[in-house]
Amino acid sequence: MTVRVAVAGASGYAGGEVLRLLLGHPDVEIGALTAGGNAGARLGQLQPHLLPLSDRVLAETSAETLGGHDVVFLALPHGHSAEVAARLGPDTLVIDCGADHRLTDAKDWERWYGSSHAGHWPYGLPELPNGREKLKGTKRVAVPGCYPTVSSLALAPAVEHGLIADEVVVVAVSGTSGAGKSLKTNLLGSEVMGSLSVYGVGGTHRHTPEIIQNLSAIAGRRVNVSFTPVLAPLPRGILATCSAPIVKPGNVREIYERAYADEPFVHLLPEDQWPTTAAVLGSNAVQLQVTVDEDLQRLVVVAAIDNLTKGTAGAAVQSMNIALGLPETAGLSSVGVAP
Ligand SMILES: NC(=O)C1=CN([C@@H]2O[C@H](COP(=O)(O)OP(=O)(O)OC[C@H]3O[C@@H](n4cnc5c(N)ncnc54)[C@H](OP(=O)(O)O)[C@@H]3O)[C@@H](O)[C@H]2O)C=CC1
Ligand SMILES: CC(=O)N[C@@H](CCC(=O)OP(=O)(O)O)C(=O)O
Repeated sequence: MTVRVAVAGASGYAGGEVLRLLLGHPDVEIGALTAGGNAGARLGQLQPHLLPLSDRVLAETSAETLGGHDVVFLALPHGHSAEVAARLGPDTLVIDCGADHRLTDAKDWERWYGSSHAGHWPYGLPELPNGREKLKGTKRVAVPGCYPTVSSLALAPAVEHGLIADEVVVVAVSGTSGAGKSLKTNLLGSEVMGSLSVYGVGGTHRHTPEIIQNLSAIAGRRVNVSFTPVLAPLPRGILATCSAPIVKPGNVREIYERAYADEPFVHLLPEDQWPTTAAVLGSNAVQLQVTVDEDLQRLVVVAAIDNLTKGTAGAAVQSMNIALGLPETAGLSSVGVAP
C-alpha cells in the first residue's frame, strides 16, 4: 500500500524531520509541502539536507493545498492546527505535531496556552499503557511534546506499579532545535555556545500539565510534577533526570525490564551504562537507565531522546504507522548517528 502524504510547516525543524523520515519510508509518496512566510521558496534553500526534494516549491498552507492526501502532518506553531484540521475532512489522517489537541482538560489548555480549547485527540505515545489501542485506526493524532515524551516514558513503569510517591521531579536538558527555527535572541550562537541556562522554572513551563496528565492517567490519581527545563549548546537531544521517593518496595530493574521488553524503540541499558544524547541522535530510540539512591530511598531514572525524532517527527511517523496498520517501525531508524 502507498499512502500519499502532505506536510504543513515543511520549512521548519519538525516538518523537515518528518520529511527526512518519510524519505526512508517504503509505503509513502510525498505530496504537497507548505509553509508560512517562506511559501514560494524552493525547499532546497531551507532544508538543504533533503536532497531528493530540493526542487519542490513550498505552497501556502491551506486546506485546499493539503486536501486530497491520505495523511497530513501539521508541523505548525501552536494554535494553527485546529482550523486547518477541521477543513480536511474525517477520512484524512491528520497528525498534529503541535500542542493544540494534547490536553484533555479545557481549563488546563486555557490556563497554559491562553486560547479556547480545540478538543483532545488520541495521544501519539504508543508505549504508554493502552497507548497503541487508542491509535489503531484513528484519523486524528496529537503528537506529544518532547519533554512529556521523555519524562513520561522514564516514569511510567514506576507509576504504574505504585513504586513512587505522587510527586516527581524532572530536570531535562534540551538542545536548541526544540525551540524551533524562527529567530530568537536567546538562541543566537553567541548566547548559547559555552553556556547552560534554565528557563520555565518553578512550575511555569507549559509541558508541566502534559506530564501531569500522562502520569496521573497511569496512576489513576493526581501525580504532581516539578519540571525544570535547561537549554544546552546542542542542536538536538534531550537528557532527562527524573526522580521520586520510593513508597513501595519492588525490584525496580525487573519492573522496567518487563515494561519495555517488547518495545522496538525503548531500550533499558545494561546496568553499567548511562544514556547519552549522542547515542540517539537522528533515531527514534529512547535510552533509559534506572537506579535507586539507597540513602534517600529515591528512584532515579535517566532517559535520552532526540527531541526532533522520538520527541516529534519519529513519534508522528510511528503513530501514522499504527493508525494505518503499517509495520510500526517502517521508516524509523532505530540506531543513532555516531560519533
Ligand atoms: N522542535 C521540536 O523539537 C518540537 C516541535 N514540536 C512542535 O512542532 C511544531 C513546529 O515546530 P518547529 O518545527 O520546531 O517550529 P519552526 O519554527 O522550526 O517551524 C514552524 C513552521 O511553521 C510554519 N509557519 C509559521 N507560521 C505559520 C503560519 N501562520 N501559517 C502557516 N505556516 C506557518 C513555518 O513556515 P515559515 O518557514 O514559512 O515561517 C515553519 O514551516 C510546533 O507546534 C512545535 O511545538 C513538537 C515537539 C518538539
Ligand atoms: C528547547 C526548547 O525551547 N524546547 C521547547 C519544547 C519543544 C516541544 O516539545 O514543544 P511543543 O510543546 O512546543 O510542541 C520549549 O521549551 O518550549
